[in-house]
Amino acid sequence: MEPLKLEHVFKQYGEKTAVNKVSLKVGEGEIYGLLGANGAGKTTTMRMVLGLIYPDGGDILYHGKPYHKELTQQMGYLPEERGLYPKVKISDQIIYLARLRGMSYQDADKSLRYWLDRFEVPEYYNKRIEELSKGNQQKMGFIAAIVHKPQILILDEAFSGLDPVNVELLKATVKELRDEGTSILFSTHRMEHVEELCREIAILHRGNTIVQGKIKEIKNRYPREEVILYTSGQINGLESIPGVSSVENVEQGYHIRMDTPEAAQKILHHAMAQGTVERFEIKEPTLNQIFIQEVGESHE
Ligand SMILES: Nc1ncnc2c1ncn2[C@@H]1O[C@H](COP(=O)(O)OP(=O)(O)OP(=O)(O)O)[C@@H](O)[C@H]1O
Repeated sequence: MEPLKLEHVFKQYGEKTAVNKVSLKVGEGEIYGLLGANGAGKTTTMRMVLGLIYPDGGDILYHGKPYHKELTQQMGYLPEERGLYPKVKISDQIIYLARLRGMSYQDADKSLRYWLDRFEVPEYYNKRIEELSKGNQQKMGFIAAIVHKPQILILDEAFSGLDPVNVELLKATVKELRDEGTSILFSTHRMEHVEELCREIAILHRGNTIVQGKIKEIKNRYPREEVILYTSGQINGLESIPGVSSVENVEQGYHIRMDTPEAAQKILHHAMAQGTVERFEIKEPTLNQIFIQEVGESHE
């Protein structure tokens, strides 16, 4: 039975529906991507999963059972607004949080030291959050979320504000936790992270699920409308091929947009008749293109 299952989960604030009958499943060792523009309902969904707020309808099941108190020990949360106290020593508060989630002092201390070493910042043990840069504060929040080895991990915009090196560090850790069996619910505005990490996603828009499923299958539902054509010399007349909507000259050749996927074969024949084709690729749509098509350009 899946570690996490949402069935028609519904939440309203006054007249406003924040989450409208969202259903999803996160299996063991899976990362589920929750996408959506600002205000789509991602954080509300995550807070319901964590038991911090109650749904007005639908069910949230953990290994088939409704919410129960012991779940706090099995769940980890990196909130979007970050949750650590600026003036308290990092080790004091992370060990305290780990103990609240059922760890002994010794195990919590050992686990914290392990993660500080892994992130190459053992000296932060005695520092306060306010002494760290924003990105490093975030790393400490991340450690606080995973220090007790949760089975279900909720990451709200985990990589925002991190430099590229730290993004890679946290990404590698997220993958490792997944491979060890953790079920991860992951929200972000960065589509490239979703493409790399998640197998399944839901795109929310004003509380409604507008696209859902395995990324591969979602992409297959959308037409392939872009061709990459690299050639040894110049190709004339690409714009006049029926079905071609635009042609962009790039260093090694052309990026061509099509109105219909059928134009791709015509482009290939046309190019081969004029020169040597070094690369020809019919590109599948990116998640970013799908997101913009479905949600509009209102996201960050
Ligand atoms: N406590 C609350 N009281 C009233 N309305 C709320 C409350 N929390 C959230 N909302 C509303 O519910 C909707 C969903 O908000 P939510 O924070 O879940 O979105 P989100 O997808 O996480 O957005 P973002 O990407 O900006 O973090 C929004 O319209 C928001 O204004």
